[in-house]
Amino acid sequence: MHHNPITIYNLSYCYPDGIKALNSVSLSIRATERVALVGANGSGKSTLLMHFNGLIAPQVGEVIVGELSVEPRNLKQIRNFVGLVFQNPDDQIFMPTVWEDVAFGLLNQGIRGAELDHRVAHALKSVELEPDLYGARNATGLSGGEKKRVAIAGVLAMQPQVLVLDEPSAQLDPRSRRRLIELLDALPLTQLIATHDLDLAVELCDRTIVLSEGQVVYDGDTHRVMSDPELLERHALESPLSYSRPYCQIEHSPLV
Ligand SMILES: Nc1ncnc2c1ncn2[C@@H]1O[C@H](COP(=O)(O)OP(=O)(O)OP(=O)(O)O)[C@@H](O)[C@H]1O
Repeated sequence: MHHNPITIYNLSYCYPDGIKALNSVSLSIRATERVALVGANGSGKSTLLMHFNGLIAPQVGEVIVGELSVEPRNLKQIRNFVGLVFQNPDDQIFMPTVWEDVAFGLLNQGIRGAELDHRVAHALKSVELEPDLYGARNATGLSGGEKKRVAIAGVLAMQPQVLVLDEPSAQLDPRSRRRLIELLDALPLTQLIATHDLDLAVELCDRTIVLSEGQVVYDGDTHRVMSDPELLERHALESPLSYSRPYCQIEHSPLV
């Protein structure tokens, strides 16, 4: 039987202060599918993503990654299966140099020598950071976009089956954002991308899931939801630029 890389059943989550961040979320993502997760501030996106590598333990419901339920005894395998790229690269980059940072997870896995060098170099190249130029640099001195790419390289080096990204285009300049879109587009991995950048969702994802107040209120074709201004408005979202331009009807010239 073929298993979906991500399946969530009736997941609910309440923060200790009583805020219900997720309310009976169910969804399933197929292999190599690229899915956008959108929703207004506070709709529950980050809370949902934190379940994928056990940063949060399910309170009610179940999260299944690969064939494994997210629970303490499976976390090691699950963290090899899902690569999570946080919203803020500063939460992810903590080694002195870029090279050491990308090598960190691999070293934890016991990978050494030529295999280590090869995987670090390959991951850096895949995010367009030349290892010879960037490897020895201090990660704290990089620009926001460069840091983001280092964080992605660290995750890719682990060769996960699923890539989960929280706000990948936040803080990127237009050119870095474009490069990121091209990079994600070229990766033959299952991807779940939480984003406020609906144009990015349109470009990369055939399928979009809309969260609103912790509930899935839409799960389906990206173009359908993006071309439905009322649905977007109801869930505090704005039409992406590629859909919101006023119809500029070409006026028929009276002379023709
Ligand atoms: N550590 C926390 N303690 C208490 N409540 C929290 C905590 N983190 C998030 N929340 C609350 O849970 C709800 C969902 O927040 P979450 O961060 O998952 O939303 P989000 O969709 O990722 O938002 P954003 O788009 O702003 O990143 C919000 O009401 C938020 O205030």
